[in-house]
Amino acid sequence: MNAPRVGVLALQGDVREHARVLGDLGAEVVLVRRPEELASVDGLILPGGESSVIDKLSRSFGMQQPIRAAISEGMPVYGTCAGMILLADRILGGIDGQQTFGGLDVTVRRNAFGGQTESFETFLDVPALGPEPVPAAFIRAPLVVEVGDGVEVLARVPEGAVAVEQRNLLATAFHPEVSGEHRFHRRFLELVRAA
Ligand SMILES: NC(=O)CC[C@H](N)C(=O)O
Repeated sequence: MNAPRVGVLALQGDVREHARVLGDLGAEVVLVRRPEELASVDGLILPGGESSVIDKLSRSFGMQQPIRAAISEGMPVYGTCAGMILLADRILGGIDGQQTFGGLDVTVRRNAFGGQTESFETFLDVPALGPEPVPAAFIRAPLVVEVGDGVEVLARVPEGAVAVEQRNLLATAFHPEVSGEHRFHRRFLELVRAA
């Protein structure tokens, strides 16, 4: 089968880290900044970074509506950290009238673990990915505080959920792309191949 063609939204954030993991897994990577580029891919990654900035830039680049449309048409999308916030239907602690693309029936609290100094790395059990624990870097990370009926929780910490999936959407509060952890990206590529 041909390599899946996967976009990384490249307006701000840890775009290169995602591109590297996707390349390692044999995907063809497209850096997406414009609607034409989005139209050429089979799946999209929303990177970590600053969700309020990615939100503003996506609106000024005319990308908000095309991404919303792609999500509702079933394009597989994987969001890490800021990307998880951008996929959430509801956010707590957004700034400046912050908007999201939405699609994922969850409520997410921004910066739920405190500031930059409270970033940490841990290991998580993610049964859906197998028995090996997953290294997880939390960097000013969000937390899923409420999930709708159709949402599957893949990993949790005592405070709430940190990895979730709903149909074509996958989201993690942490950054597998900075930990050398490829299993979430592999799972995402399976969604892309199945779509
Ligand atoms: N590492 C990250 O992506 C941090 C997310 C950031 N705190 C935000 O609200 O967008």
